Amino acid sequence: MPITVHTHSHMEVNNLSWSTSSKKVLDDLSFTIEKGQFVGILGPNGVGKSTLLRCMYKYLTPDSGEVLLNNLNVSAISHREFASKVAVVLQHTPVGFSMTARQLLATGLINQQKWWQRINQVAEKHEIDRVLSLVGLTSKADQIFESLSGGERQRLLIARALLQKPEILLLDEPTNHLDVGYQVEILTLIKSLEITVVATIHDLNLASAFCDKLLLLRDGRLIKSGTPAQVFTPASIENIYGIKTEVDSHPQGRHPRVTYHFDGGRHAAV
Ligand SMILES: Nc1ncnc2c1ncn2[C@@H]1O[C@H](COP(=O)(O)OP(=O)(O)OP(=O)(O)O)[C@@H](O)[C@H]1O
Repeated sequence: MPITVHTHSHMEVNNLSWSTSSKKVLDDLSFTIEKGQFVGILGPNGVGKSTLLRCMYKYLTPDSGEVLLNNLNVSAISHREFASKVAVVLQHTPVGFSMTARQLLATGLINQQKWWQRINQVAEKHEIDRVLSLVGLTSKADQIFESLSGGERQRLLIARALLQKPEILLLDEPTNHLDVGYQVEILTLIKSLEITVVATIHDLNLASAFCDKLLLLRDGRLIKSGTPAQVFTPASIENIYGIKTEVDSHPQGRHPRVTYHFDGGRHAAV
């Protein structure tokens, strides 16, 4: 059985902008993330998806606008308080020194003790074994993180985030490196937690199947938002990605299915 956390947490982004010295990366974004929603942030490479997540988890401070967690500006929330509600899985998470999978997971257990004091306690060992099993890594428990495959690392980092029992999970391309079996399995697991999830995601069909709401970005601006059925039309996909598609209903009937036309894509000569 997955770890179930009933969430009461929600987020709101109001008029958020962020720039480098030479480029406006995020331009006046506003949207809400309702409690329990699974929200996908989509858009081509370089449009600002990861930067938006960085603002949402307090790594970057917006130039203007605000990010609210449960109606409080995140800049006014201590890192400890924030981490008790929000867990983050990044694309490239630096792991400081050689740790086994089990040791890395122990760093995700939030309480007053140091992870090396917690790791052998029975209840916590049980929790760690449980999440290892959930992400299919039981046999890798004592393997050094750096020696795991890309997909195994990704699953381990998701498992560590789950151990935090967050009310909100922020994920930067969670399916990166995962084979199709694990893409579906991990997203199904995350969805089953019924917590609030915000994920950047490139795969339109996975976004369609798992997300309640999609935010479509282009050049740092929010172009369209809504349910997959509202957002995924051939016109909006061509507008954002410059490719032609067919959009029909998935055979399982609950969400749109996007099929790409292979005519060279947006950089093809016309
Ligand atoms: N600290 C920074 N300094 C300079 N440029 C930056 C910085 N952070 C982000 N950028 C630029 O802002 C743009 C958006 O980057 P971001 O990583 O948010 O894009 P993305 O939509 O997540 O892309 P991808 O789909 O490729 O992961 C890119 O052009 C990136 O080079």
